[in-house]
Amino acid sequence: MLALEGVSVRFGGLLALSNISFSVEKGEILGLVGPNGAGKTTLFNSISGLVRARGRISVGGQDITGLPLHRRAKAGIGRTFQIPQPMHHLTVRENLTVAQVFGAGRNDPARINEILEVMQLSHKADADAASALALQELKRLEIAKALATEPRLLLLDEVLAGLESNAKRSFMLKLKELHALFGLTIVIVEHDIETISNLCTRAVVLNFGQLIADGTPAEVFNNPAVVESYTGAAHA
Ligand SMILES: Nc1ncnc2c1ncn2[C@@H]1O[C@H](COP(=O)(O)OP(=O)(O)OP(=O)(O)O)[C@@H](O)[C@H]1O
Repeated sequence: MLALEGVSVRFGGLLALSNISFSVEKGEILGLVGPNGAGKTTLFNSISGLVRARGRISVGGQDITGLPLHRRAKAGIGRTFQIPQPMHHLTVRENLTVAQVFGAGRNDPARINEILEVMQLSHKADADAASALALQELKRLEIAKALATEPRLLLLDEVLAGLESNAKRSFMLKLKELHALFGLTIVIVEHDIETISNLCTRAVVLNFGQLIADGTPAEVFNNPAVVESYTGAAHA
C-alpha cells in the first residue's frame, strides 16, 4: 500500500530524514516510533505532501513523490495532526464537508452522517462551532476529518496523547473498529509501548532521522539500539 524508497529530508544543515526505506502492506496497522525529534512527523509531512522529500514515495503502486498536497489526498492519503487543526469557526459537520470536498472531490452527506455516528459526534454536528469542543471531542473530530477525505491510507499522529487510561483504551477500540469498517491501512505515531503492542503487528523505529529497527513490537522494544535511543545512552 505504501512504499518509501530512500526518502531524505534536509532542513538547512539538519538531515531530518536520512535515506528511509520501508513498506506497509494493505490492511496493516504499523506503529511509527522514536524519541522526540526523531523525524516521525517529518515523515508524515513527506508522505502527505507538506514537506518536499528526496527519494520515492508510492501509494497503492502510484508514484506520488512529485504530487501536490490535494492530489495526494485524492490518491487516498488521509492524516491527522498532533495538535488538532479544525476550522474553529465552522460546525463539526461543516468541517467534515470541507475535508470531504478537499480529499474526495465530492459532497456525500450520507457518508458524513456515517462518520459522525461512528466517531460519536452526531449530537455535536450542527450545534456549535468546533471551537466549543472538549479535548476528546476535538481528537475525535480530527480523526473524523481525516476519514471524510476517504483515505485508503490513514496517518495518525499521536492521536492518543494526553488521554487518561480509560479514554485511551476506548480510543484504541475505536481505531480497531475504523480499521475494519473502512478497510484502512494505518500508520500510527505513538510513544506508549502498550498502545503500540495492542494495536500493531509491526513497528518501525526512527532515531535522529534514521531507521534503526523494523519488526514486531516485542522485537523492536527489546532491541538494544531502540532502548538506547530512548535512554540517550548511545549519544550521552
Ligand atoms: N520546518 C522545519 N524546519 C526546520 N527544522 C525542522 C522543521 N520541522 C522539523 N524540524 C526538525 O526536524 C527534526 C525532526 O522533527 P520531527 O517533528 O519530525 O520529529 P518527531 O519525531 O515528530 O518529534 P516529536 O515526537 O517531538 O513530535 C527535529 O530536529 C526538528 O526540530
